[in-house]
Amino acid sequence: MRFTKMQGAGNDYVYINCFAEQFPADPAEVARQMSDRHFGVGGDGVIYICPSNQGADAWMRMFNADGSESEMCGNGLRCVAKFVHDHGIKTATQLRLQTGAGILTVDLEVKAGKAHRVRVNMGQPIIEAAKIPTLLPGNPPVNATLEAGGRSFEVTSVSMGNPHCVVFVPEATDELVLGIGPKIEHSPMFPRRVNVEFVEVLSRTELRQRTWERGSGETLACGTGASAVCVAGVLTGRTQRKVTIHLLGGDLELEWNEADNCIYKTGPAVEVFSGEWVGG
Ligand SMILES: N[C@H](CCC[C@H](N)C(=O)O)C(=O)O
Repeated sequence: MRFTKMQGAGNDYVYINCFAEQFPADPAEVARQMSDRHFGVGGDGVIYICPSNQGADAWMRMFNADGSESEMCGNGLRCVAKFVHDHGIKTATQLRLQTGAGILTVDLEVKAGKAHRVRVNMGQPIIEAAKIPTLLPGNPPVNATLEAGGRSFEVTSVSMGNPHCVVFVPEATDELVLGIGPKIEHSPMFPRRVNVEFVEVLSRTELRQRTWERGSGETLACGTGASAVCVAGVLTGRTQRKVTIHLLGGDLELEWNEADNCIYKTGPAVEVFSGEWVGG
């Protein structure tokens, strides 16, 4: 099976082109094996680029390193768009891609025939507690108190198709990200588990984010997470609607558009290498 390694702001996935390859019988097991950084290809998960069954240009199916399937992946979607364009599956510079958060529109900036920056309309954030889903108090769950690891945090929860818990902190330390991140991921307040963002506010237009991802652990960036942070910054009165977020692997530009209530996210998408998977 051919695969291509791609990354967006250092959030790296193994991509399988299922227009050419057969979708595996056990996609979760393939994801677990390929994602392993020592025994496999290495990545934050596996993304299958499939023909759409809803009339879109392609369908992104994303599996975390632990084999769990996620509804959405913001950095992955930029890379899927680049792959679909650069490999000639569809050559338009605007694509419609099917995800667990519906069909999303993606605009490609192309240089010398290759996409290098990609802008995604991430759709509208979901802030209704039952739909996120979360059992946190408050609807929307903004500045809610959450107990984790014997400590108390003030958090804001948002779904971008997948669930997020945003924690504003003075400093996003290892102790918080690696120690508290997994505790929040598995908190009973989040029945489908949750992705966790620890965020420092640098100004009303600039933030720094570290992410503990559901099913994959710490990653260098998270696009749906950055979108959730953009929303949480506005809902808690900390930031403007248009912000730059610095992640460990690069920057993402985010805007929560007032007119259509959608989140627009712009960032890089890079193809790194291709190979042939011969089994785990
Ligand atoms: N890194 C991805 C999100 C993966 C989320 C996944 N870990 C989940 O279980 O929802 C992004 O750029 O949006």
